[in-house]
Amino acid sequence: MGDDIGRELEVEVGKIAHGGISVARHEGRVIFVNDAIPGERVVARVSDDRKKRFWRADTVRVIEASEHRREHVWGAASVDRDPAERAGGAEFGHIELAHQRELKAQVLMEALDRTGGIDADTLADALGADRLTIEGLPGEPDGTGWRTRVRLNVDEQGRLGPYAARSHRVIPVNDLPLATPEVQAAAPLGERFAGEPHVDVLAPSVGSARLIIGKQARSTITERVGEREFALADSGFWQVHRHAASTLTAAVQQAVDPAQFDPASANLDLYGGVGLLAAALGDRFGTGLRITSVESDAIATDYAAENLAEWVGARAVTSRVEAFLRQLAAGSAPERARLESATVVLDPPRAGAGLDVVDALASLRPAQLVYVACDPVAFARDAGALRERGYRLASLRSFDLFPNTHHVEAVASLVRE
Ligand SMILES: C[S@@+](CC[C@H](N)C(=O)[O-])C[C@H]1O[C@@H](n2cnc3c(N)ncnc32)[C@H](O)[C@@H]1O
Repeated sequence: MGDDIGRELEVEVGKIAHGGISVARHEGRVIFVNDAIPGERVVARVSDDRKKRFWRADTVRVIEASEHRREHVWGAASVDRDPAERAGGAEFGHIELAHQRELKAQVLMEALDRTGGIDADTLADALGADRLTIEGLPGEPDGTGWRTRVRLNVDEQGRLGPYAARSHRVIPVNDLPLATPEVQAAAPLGERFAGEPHVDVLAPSVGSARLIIGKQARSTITERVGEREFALADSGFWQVHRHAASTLTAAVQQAVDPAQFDPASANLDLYGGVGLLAAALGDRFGTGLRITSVESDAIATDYAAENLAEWVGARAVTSRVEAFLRQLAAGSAPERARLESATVVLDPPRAGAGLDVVDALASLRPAQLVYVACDPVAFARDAGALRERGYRLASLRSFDLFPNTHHVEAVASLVRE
C-alpha cells in the first residue's frame, strides 16, 4: 500500500462510471481513471492504491484518443498539466458536449437499472421512448458561460482559484470559462485575499455581479424566473446554471399529472429553498393552491414565505424533512386524508432523500411525487425503494444543468399505484 502511487500504467479504458470516472483493468485489478474517455488507450498514473480490488489513477498521456476528445475548454484543467495542477470542476471539459450527454445518459440508465432495479423496459414506459436523452439548456455550443455562482478558494499566498479535483489544493487560475461573462468580469482573479477562507462570485439575474468575501454579512438579492421574482440571501442556495431555475420550473409543472392533482390537498414542496418549485406549482394551478414548503435553513424559509405570499394557502416551514414527515404521520385522520390526495415535490441535496424519508412518504401515501434529483445513484436508490412501496415511475426527463462536469439532473414523477 503506497508503493504503487505514481506508477504509470498503460490501460484500455472501458465504460464510464458514476462520478465521471472511466473504468479500466490492469493485472486483474479495476482502475478508476480520471480524464479519459471510454474506448481510449491511455497512460494513467496511480494516485490511490489503498484498496486491494481497485486503484485510482489520472490520465497523463493519451495513446489512442477517442473521436470525441477535444481540446479542454479550460486550459487550467487540461490533461497536459500535471494531475496535481489541474483545476477541478470541469472533469468532462475534454469531451465533445454531445458525447458528454451520451455518457451522462449511460450513467443514469445504469444507476436506475443496477441500484434502482428499474430495467430498460420499465424505463422505456416512463420515458415514452427507447432511450434516455439528456436535454441541453440554451447556451454556448461548447458548454461554457453558464455558471452564475463560483466559489474561489484562497491559497497560503492569498491567491484565488478552484480546488484541484478530489483535493483541497488551490489552483490559481487566470480564467473561468464555465462562468457567465458577468461572473468572469467580476472575479478578482489577480488579487490577493490572504486570511480569507474563500471568495464567492455571483451574478444574479437582476442587478449587477457581486463578491462575497469570507463570512461577510449577508444581503438580499433578486432572481427572476420568467415574470416572477424571488428574493433570497446572496449567500443562500440558488440553482447555478443561468437557465436552471426556468428549466426546472417548466419540468416540474409538466411532470405533475393534473388528473392526480388537487390544489386543496396538503401539497408539499420538500427541500424547498426559497420556494422556487412551490411557486412553479402555484403558477400552474392558480391562486387556490395549498402548499407547504419545508426547508432546514431558517433564512431561506423566511424568504420562501415572502416569495409565496400571494398564495393564501402557501406556508413555509423551517424543519428538517425527516422530522416534518414524522410529525405528519402522527396527524389526525382528516389530515392524513388530505395527504393521501396530495402532490409532493422533493428536491433533496446530493445524498438524496434517503430511506427514512422514502418510508415516511410511503406511509403517508401521497397521490404523486415529483422528484428533482441531482445525483443519479441516490435518485435510483430512492426511486427503486419507492417502487417497492407502491409508486410507479410515470415519467422521467433529465437535463444537462452542469455542462463540462459529470453532473446531471433528473425530474421524475412517481404515481401511487
Ligand atoms: C437542491 S436544494 C433545492 C432548493 C429548491 N428546491 C430550489 O430549487 O431552489 C436543496 C435544499 O434542501 C435543503 N436541505 C438539505 N437537507 C435538508 C433536510 N434534511 N431537510 C430540509 N431541508 C434540507 C438545503 O438547505 C437546500 O435549500
